[in-house]
Amino acid sequence: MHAAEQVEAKRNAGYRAAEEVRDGMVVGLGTGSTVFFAMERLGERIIREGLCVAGVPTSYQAAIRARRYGIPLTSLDEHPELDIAIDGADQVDPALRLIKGRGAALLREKCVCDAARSVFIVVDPSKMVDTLNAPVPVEVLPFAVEAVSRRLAALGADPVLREGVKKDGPVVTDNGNFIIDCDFKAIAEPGRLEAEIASIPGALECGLFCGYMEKITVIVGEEKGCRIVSLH
Ligand SMILES: O=C(CO)[C@H](O)[C@H](O)COP(=O)(O)O
Repeated sequence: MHAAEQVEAKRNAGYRAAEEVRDGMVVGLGTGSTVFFAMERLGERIIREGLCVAGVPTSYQAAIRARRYGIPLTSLDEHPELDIAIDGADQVDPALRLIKGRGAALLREKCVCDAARSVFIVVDPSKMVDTLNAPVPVEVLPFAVEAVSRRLAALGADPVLREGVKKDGPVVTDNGNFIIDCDFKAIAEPGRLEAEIASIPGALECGLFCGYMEKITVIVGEEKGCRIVSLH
């Protein structure tokens, strides 16, 4: 898929997800380029249909975009249960397990995914894989970065501290933490790996999302239209 076709696919997925939002809903707003299109369409619907909604942003980026599109913002504290969340993903497997976190927003994204009654994942076709094999980002407490790196290496990863672009030194997340990218190659048991990473003190969250397949619907945008994948 060429770059222009990929943008169209993302647009189609995002626009389709925005149609799932109903009047009065509180919506988790994920981070990344595909969710932007959902926010754009949601903003249009707010103006056109007088839709009354509120969004819980998963990052500064999501908050800035939502404001630009006129989506009123609220917080997870105000709304610990969300009607719906719309988010992107880096990889999706046939069991609807995900790798997320290219944008370093995985910690808040998992909180929002957990809090939402239904979750719409918007992707282009390149994200659909048979076996998850992308590097898994892990958000790490800076105090424990070396200790956590050793534990991740012991699990078989090749841990790399994520470096900033246009910033010297490590990426600092919106929560003030670091990101370690862990290449495990093909991941045979993603759920087990997620649990093993979660057991490391100082590893605050990882980009494997394996426990949400029941409530996830994946919208795969294509050049023309989209395809819906769900297990329910
Ligand atoms: O997990 C994420 C950010 O932490 C993104 O949702 C994921 O990287 C997909 O982004 P994009 O839609 O730009 O491909």
